[in-house]
Amino acid sequence: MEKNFLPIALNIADEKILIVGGGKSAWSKIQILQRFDADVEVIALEVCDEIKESGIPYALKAYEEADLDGYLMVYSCSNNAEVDQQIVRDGKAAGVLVNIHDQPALCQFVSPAIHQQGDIRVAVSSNAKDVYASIQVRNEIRTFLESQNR
Ligand SMILES: C[C@@]1(CC(=O)O)c2cc3[nH]c(cc4nc(cc5[nH]c(cc(n2)[C@H]1CCC(=O)O)[C@@](C)(CC(=O)O)[C@@H]5CCC(=O)O)C(CC(=O)O)=C4CCC(=O)O)c(CCC(=O)O)c3CC(=O)O
Ligand SMILES: NC(=O)C1=CN([C@@H]2O[C@H](COP(=O)(O)OP(=O)(O)OC[C@H]3O[C@@H](n4cnc5c(N)ncnc54)[C@H](O)[C@@H]3O)[C@@H](O)[C@H]2O)C=CC1
Repeated sequence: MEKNFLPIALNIADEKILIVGGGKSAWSKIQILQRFDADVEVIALEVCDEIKESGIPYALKAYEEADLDGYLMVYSCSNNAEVDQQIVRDGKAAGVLVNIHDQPALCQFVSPAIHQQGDIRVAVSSNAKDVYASIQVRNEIRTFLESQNR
């Protein structure tokens, strides 16, 4: 069935977020999550230097189902179709929200383009159809809000 993404604002205080994968995609995701003080942990066979130096906890291991225990959500940046599919299945079984990097067809949620000014948070999504449009609209809204001194 065609995907239909509901934009919501999700509380992440006192919640843990898991990233599977430690490459550049994982690092991009982590940098966005850090802007919201997210409690992030990484599991990967290997991690890039940026993650090593970031102070974020990471475990060097192959993903397995039990790794989802205790997490609100998981982002898979494994770049591996089998791992991604297993995470989709395990997430559904465990009630953990799943995002597979840049694969909207497999995602339970997708990441919008965000602008934050204090407690004002703007999130633009294209229903995962056109991320470039999301980024452009977000940038236009940012320019507008900045011109309003909000
Ligand atoms: C489904 C989703 C992913 C998800 O949620 O997992 C998705 C999917 C895809 N992205 C692609 C490409 C790129 N995405 C970015 C950047 C961002 N992508 C983000 C979100 C989303 N992208 C979700 C949908 C959101 C919506 O509803 O609109 C942002 C907003 C937020 C975030 O990533 O957290 C973040 C901006 C962060 C910021 O500016 O703040 C860049 C630029 C860059 O990396 O610098 C490139 C080009 C370089 C590259 O190819 O890497 C392609 C290939 C498209 C093609 O080639 O045609 C797909 C696949 C597809 O569209 O099918
Ligand atoms: N903004 C940018 O510049 C971006 C660039 N890229 C490029 O795209 C390419 C791919 O990068 P990535 O998507 O990060 O993929 P990647 O292949 O670099 O990283 C995949 C990660 O998943 C881990 N992994 C794989 N199987 C696993 C398993 N079974 N269990 C646990 N961990 C497992 C690996 O150890 C690795 O850390 C790179 O060339 C990168 O430079 C990607 C995203 C953003």
